[in-house]
Amino acid sequence: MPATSTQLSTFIPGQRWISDAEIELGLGTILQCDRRSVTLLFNHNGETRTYSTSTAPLTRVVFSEGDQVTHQDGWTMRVTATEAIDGLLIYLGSSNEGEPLELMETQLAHQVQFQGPRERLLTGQIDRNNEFMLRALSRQAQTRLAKDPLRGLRGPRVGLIPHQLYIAHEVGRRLAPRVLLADEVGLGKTIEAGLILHQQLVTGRARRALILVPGSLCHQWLVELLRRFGLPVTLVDADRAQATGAPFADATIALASINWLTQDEAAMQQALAEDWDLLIVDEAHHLRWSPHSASPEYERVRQLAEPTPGLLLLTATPEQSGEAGFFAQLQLLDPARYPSLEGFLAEEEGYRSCATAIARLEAQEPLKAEDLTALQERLSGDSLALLDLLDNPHTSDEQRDSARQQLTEQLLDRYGTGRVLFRNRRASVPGFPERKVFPVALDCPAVYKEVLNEYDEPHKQMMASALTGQDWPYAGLYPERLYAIQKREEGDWWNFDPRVDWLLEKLSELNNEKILLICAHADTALDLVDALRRRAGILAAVFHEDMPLIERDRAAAWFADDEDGAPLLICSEIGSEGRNFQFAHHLILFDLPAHPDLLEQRIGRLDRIGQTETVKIHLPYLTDTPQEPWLAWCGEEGLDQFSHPRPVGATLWQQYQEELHNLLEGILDADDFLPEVKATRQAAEIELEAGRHRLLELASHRPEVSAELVEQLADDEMDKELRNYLEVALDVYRIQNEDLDANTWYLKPGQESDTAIFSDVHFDMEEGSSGTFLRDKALARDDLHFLTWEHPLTRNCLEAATSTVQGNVTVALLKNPALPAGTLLIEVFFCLETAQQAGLDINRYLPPQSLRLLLDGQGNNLSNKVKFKGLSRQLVRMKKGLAREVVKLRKEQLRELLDKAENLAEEELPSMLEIAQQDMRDLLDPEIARLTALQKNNPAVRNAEVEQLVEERKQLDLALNAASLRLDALRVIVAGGQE
Ligand SMILES: Nc1ncnc2c1ncn2[C@@H]1O[C@H](COP(=O)(O)OP(=O)(O)OP(=O)(O)O)[C@@H](O)[C@H]1O
Repeated sequence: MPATSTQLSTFIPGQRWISDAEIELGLGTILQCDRRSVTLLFNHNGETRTYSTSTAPLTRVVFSEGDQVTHQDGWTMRVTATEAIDGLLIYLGSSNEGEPLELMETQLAHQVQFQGPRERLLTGQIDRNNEFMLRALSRQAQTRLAKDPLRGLRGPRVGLIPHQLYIAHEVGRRLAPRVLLADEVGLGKTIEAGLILHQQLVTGRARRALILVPGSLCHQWLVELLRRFGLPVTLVDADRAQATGAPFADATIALASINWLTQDEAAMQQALAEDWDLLIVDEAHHLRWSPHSASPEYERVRQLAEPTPGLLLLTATPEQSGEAGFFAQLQLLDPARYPSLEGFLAEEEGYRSCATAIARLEAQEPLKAEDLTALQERLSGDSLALLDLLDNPHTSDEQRDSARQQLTEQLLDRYGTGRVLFRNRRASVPGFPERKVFPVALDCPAVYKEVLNEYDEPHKQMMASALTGQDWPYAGLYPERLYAIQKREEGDWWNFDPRVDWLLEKLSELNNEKILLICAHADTALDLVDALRRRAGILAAVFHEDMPLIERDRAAAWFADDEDGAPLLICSEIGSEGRNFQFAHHLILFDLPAHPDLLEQRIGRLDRIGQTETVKIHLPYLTDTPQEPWLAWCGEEGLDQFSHPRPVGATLWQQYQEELHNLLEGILDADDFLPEVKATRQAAEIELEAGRHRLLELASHRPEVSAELVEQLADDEMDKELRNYLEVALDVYRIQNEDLDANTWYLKPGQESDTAIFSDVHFDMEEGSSGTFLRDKALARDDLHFLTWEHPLTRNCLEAATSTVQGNVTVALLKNPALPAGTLLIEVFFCLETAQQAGLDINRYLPPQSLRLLLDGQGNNLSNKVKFKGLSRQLVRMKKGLAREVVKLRKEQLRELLDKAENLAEEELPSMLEIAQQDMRDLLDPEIARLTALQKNNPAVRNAEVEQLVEERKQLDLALNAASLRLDALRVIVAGGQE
């Protein structure tokens, strides 16, 4: 609201003034005054203030012709003239309908607030120069960051690993990404998901996310999200649900156990009642599905995934439950693209020919006749046109290159699983250490032989499966469980099982090295802990599914502790999922799991990113028991799983069910069977290489793209700007800052500090905390914050500096002898804004943009000649009293200059709008084109879906067209004179 002020030397009851020190009080009315003091009532909140007349920080409010004023009853009028009676003003004007009106200043609405820089300047509200600096730097940074193509990738405390960055960059920029992250075990799916989530949040594409993980991984996820990504995560569990009626309601990022949501209907309903932008589900192979039935977990995720725009499913073993399970995961992600299992299976058949053609396109080789036929059969519309272009001899090299690239991308997206599935394999990620297996054959005790024979009886096999959780003959892999319920004179199984004697020897041989032991059953794990304690006084940490979460985390932490930690952690199968134990180099497999993917999960605990040594796998087994042929099937003669992950393992396991049964029963001899397994595995691997895997590999990582990402992220140019920025911010918010070394700062809030900027920052408010600008140092030192433009502290400063009026007006002195004293300049910042519309997420398409203008006293535009930084260096502060005096004296000139600046800004507006519209189209148009193309292949893509996007684009076009520039901050600069 435009208003001006005059400093009158006398106060008269009824006059309207504002408090310079407490602008938020609004318009005050003078109640009484005498020679010494003046008292005002601020009707806005009913408070009164009494000041000394000589030092009262008050400014008289006087409206001028053209200003709009509001009566306390709510009506408004535009001022055409002003009269004064006994020192009180009467505003004359007219209503919108032209009816003449009068308004006494005593009747002015008290809510009037002076927020805009123009009004604040003209009413003498002047901020400190460094507050203005912070605001201006923040606006500039916001504009720059909004355009940064690597936004959201800079802040996380992660090593720059190319395949992860590729996926994160590819997926994180999408609107509502729906993908399956299926890198092989330990390649960093959690990190990829974190990077995608971080990008989505930082860019405003997502505001809230729900993360569902197996209960045993809740803590690990919580720690990773906090430590690496600094994200505001809330662990939502039964305790929280009990304490609050709506446990998910305030959570920006809610982390919950999928087991809990599956068992607790009320919790599920509470999760469903919230609006999530992104759903992340870890270990998605647990979502079992078959054409006839779906597991409760699958159903839960389906219900949550349907209304949620984004979905990330994480699994290292997407095919653990066969083709149908794999298809079910894809269908959760993109029901339109994957409407039926039959269609999907038929499509799989075509991968091979398609993959060969794509490989040729990638290698820039000419397509062969059979490639053309294969592609022509599948392609339509724009893809076919691209193919024709390639085939046309008149096409230029440049056109050919671009057509080749587009065609590859479209093929991967529309005709393969490329757009929804990312799967990197160890084979293509350098730096993994070797694995070495050390099988140790041990004689089977007679008592075990008796037990195994006993349970081989058909009527006892049900019992065997109840004891081991495995059907016969797989149950025979775990004789200690079959024995354990029997009361025999030999006593506890661990008294005579030779694996335990071997274990005791091994422990003493490895003397304090960290060792992870995995066995199939919780009871075996517990018995082993007992055995080691009783037989040798060894204390081991234990980890199994029946322990409360907190105890599991404690056990894992005790094992991880370098100094006083346990050298041995004994885990049941559950311990082999998702956990990070790569600091250990020895893995003891006390038994073998029945499924190849579980074996890979076990080895993957140590064989993951960060493992620095060869992984040693120790494997004691009992001869003449089912363990012997099972080891042979897993080992070199069969699947050869110990040396490398084997993606075809699950398929072969399915295919050879009958033979495996006979092998374990001793009906089939390993030597007769395993050569065939080996040959089939090798053939299947070649097939996969050429078919889906080839396609996947192409779509999951493009090294030339990731190399560039790594290079850009390692560039420290942005850091320098950041240091300058943070110095100003810490000064404004009164945070102490000490250099510990060239790249490490120690920050400590003081009594006067604005602590709001520490919200969501894990900061020691008492002792202070330190941070570094170096990624490597931050990776090595968990105690240091990683200071980046995306650190929550920086983000809070950016937000705080631009969301209040603080710093939107200042007056500064220019120390430049070349300019005559009294020369006036005005520097203004405008922001591009448009009205919010229900249902349109306009902020997503109109990121912050600001316009800076610098005018001299005559209104000449110097913006391009004199830059913000150079000018700022020559400025010093001007005392407030003097600054007000300057404003008062030069008021008319300032008004004119501001009008002029607004006119200039108007001229710039069209080109700014054009850029905003282009950015919006760049985001939406490919999405529309993709859906339209998919629709041609697949009638399940609904027309309404495409139409909705087209309509949204139209509405956004209109809304962006209506955007305008708002004056956000101004600095009056006066040359010469002394401070
Ligand atoms: N870019 C990175 N920087 C630092 N550490 C990383 C990075 N990527 C992965 N790691 C570490 O490597 C380990 C494996 O990563 P993560 O847990 O994300 O793998 P995963 O693929 O989810 O494993 P799993 O298949 O077992 O669930 C973790 O300890 C993780 O912290």
